[in-house]
Amino acid sequence: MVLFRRLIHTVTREQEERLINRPILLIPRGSQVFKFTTSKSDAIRPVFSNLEWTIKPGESWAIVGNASEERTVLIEVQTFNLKVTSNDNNQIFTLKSQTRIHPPPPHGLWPFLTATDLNVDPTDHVRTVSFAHRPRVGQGGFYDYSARYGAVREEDRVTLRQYLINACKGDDDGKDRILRLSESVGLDTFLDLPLIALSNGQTRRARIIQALLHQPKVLVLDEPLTGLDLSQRPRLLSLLKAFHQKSQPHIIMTLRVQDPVPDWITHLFYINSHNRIISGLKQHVILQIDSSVTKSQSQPVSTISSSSNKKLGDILINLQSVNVKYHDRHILKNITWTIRQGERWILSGPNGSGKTTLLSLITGDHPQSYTQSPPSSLSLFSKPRRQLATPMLARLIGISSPEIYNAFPRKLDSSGLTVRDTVGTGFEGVFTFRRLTNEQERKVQNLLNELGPAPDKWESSYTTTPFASRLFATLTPGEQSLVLLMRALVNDPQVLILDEAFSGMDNAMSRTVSKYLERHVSSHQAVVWVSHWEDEMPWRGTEAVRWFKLGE
Ligand SMILES: Nc1ncnc2c1ncn2[C@@H]1O[C@H](COP(=O)(O)OP(=O)(O)OP(=O)(O)O)[C@@H](O)[C@H]1O
Repeated sequence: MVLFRRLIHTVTREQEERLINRPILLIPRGSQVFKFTTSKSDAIRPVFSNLEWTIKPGESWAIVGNASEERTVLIEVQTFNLKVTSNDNNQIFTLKSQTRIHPPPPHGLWPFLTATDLNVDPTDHVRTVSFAHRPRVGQGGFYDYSARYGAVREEDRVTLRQYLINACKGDDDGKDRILRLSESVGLDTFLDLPLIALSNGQTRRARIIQALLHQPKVLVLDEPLTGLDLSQRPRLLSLLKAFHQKSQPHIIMTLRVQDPVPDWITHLFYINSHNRIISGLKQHVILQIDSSVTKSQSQPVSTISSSSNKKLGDILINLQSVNVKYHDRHILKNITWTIRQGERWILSGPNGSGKTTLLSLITGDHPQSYTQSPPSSLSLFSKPRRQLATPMLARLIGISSPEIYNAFPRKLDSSGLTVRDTVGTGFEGVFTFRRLTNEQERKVQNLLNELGPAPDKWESSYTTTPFASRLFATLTPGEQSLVLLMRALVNDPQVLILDEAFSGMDNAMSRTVSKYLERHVSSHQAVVWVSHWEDEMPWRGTEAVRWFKLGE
């Protein structure tokens, strides 16, 4: 901070005018981008060997592609290579950097930032909201994701309002701005709830408005639409459009190839599945790229039949008039649902409708799974919750969900879990290393052979370490999702819960997984699929699929 304060200079009108026309972002032609990794061989291989990218004032850019190594690095470049040029001696300051651009851009990565910007902590100029996984305390260790279902602990009591107030740093109009922004994304009625109680989609919206309240000059949003229900997506996009049109802040976002590209986006930076980059005016890029973007955008959600004449399988999960309440908030009301062997369910509903809460009853994580009393009843594998030991339940249910994704430990030191270890934790549904039997080792290897990288399936890049031996924490978000999905599958669970399980995966990966699930999930297993992108469901269009819809 002291360093930056020293650099406050008076800027002449002429200098200001020159600055107005400066690019927002500038990576000159021929730039190489390196990632700092723990592996020496990886550190010397550039992720981009010939990158060029300029964002001019008035342009709005989206980076389109799945959460590949390149896309992750691009986000890191923007966040961490924040360089500020002082107007007299051309000094450039690099803040902490996890990526390196070579040669360094002569005017810094963000040439439009002026010397007067230096009186603010430069990390406030460029903010990133990334949904790779929720930031948390500790050094990549486990945190208890089920805490939100029970009595909220004192340290988790921070309300949404307090969280947002902290971002306003005592501004006079802070309260008004909080109200306006929270209304615009449908969060005004949740302001006094503990932050931890918010649903996945509510949390995502909260993090975006919190970043806007900081009033950065650039806001980088990583997949802002993922996890949002259909009604929330246009609301968020029109809010972002309004900010972008005022250039306060400039917004750069990443989109998955299957996301609709907002009309106000003028330029695309497209990374295809072979890591080829096409960038420029939106309409030019769309013309050039293979049909994958437009095809997946126009795919209709298929009509799904819910009737089946097949013999009914045994009942695995039976909920009768089940309720979940937090004081006066009735989250689930008289829910009746029977899940049988062989069934393929889509569980759907808007953000906050109670999908995660319902699943936590099934997995036995929710304290209210023990307390349903007549006329309500909950039976899991023909037993009431209290008669089923938690480790036994963990062996019967395989689950991949945003909660598991966020909570799974990501240690980078010698205690970190490799891909092989991580898949192996699925036999007991735990988060720590377990020694496996030979039979279990074989099952892990089979899954790695079927779903792991290979040129004919999907490819893993920028490392020479075999996939199975790589640290889980070093994988891209899509690879991490894939490994956690293998973890859910490894014990052939009777109930398989796939909640946003394809998050971050690229097309090739999700195709591989879809095919595998269709072929290998047996008629003795039941599947519950949760996603705001229902057309990704592997069994869609088949007779086996049934819907369970929750309302607002
Ligand atoms: N401890 C709590 N106290 C009060 N309300 C809570 C608590 N925990 C959860 N809620 C509320 O319960 C509702 C359901 O949350 P849940 O996470 O089940 O929704 P969801 O359907 O999974 O949403 P999303 O699509 O966003 O993931 C939300 O409105 C949430 O704010």
